[in-house]
Amino acid sequence: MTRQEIGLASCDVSRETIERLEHYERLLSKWNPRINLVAKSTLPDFWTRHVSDSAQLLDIVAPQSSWVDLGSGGGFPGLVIAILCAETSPQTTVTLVESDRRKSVFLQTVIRETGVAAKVICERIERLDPLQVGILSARALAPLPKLLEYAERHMDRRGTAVFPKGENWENEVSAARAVWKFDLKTVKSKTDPKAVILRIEGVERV
Ligand SMILES: C[S@@+](CC[C@H](N)C(=O)[O-])C[C@H]1O[C@@H](n2cnc3c(N)ncnc32)[C@H](O)[C@@H]1O
Repeated sequence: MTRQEIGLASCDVSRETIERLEHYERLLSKWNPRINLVAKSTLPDFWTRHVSDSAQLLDIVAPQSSWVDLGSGGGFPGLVIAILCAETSPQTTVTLVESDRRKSVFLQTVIRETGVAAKVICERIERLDPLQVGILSARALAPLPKLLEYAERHMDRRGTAVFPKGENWENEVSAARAVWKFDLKTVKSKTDPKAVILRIEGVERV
């Protein structure tokens, strides 16, 4: 597996990182029938649908000291980011927020068995004290107006949010503009021609 195959233009990926990702794939396949971490149909496409789709965020935002992934589910994008940052940006602390207990146990198992230094918070986002993070991510969690509510509460004033979004992204941006002011950059997804990554800063209520 080359770094291009993983979808990373800007960092090297060692044998150790590939082995961690391969172990993650094995655990995901083993646990998925019991707790439905990802759609079964996407398991054969683990490297593109999940790893590359997550890894491309690192070409859009440089890791800072804190990265929080909300609604991580089976670990996308947050756990892939944690595995990649373990090698390329070890000063980054990655935190995964997931309210489902069984999914949180899965995430903790992958973290323990791969030896990466990520943290899991098993709690509803709404119940957390403000996290003050530098980078916030969330994939397939909620429509943009709701994500911006989370961003306003949990992101540092100079922080950056990266939200992968599907083909309906323009409608979500319009709905969000009615309630929120924010600086937006859109980047085409490398894994889905209809999808984009929204890179957002400066979130304030209108
Ligand atoms: C559709 S899944 C997406 C999972 C993952 N981000 C992905 O793209 O594969 C949404 C996840 O967010 C979690 N979730 C939903 N609402 C949440 C909340 N308010 N607080 C914490 N986790 C939440 C769910 O338990 C679920 O695992």
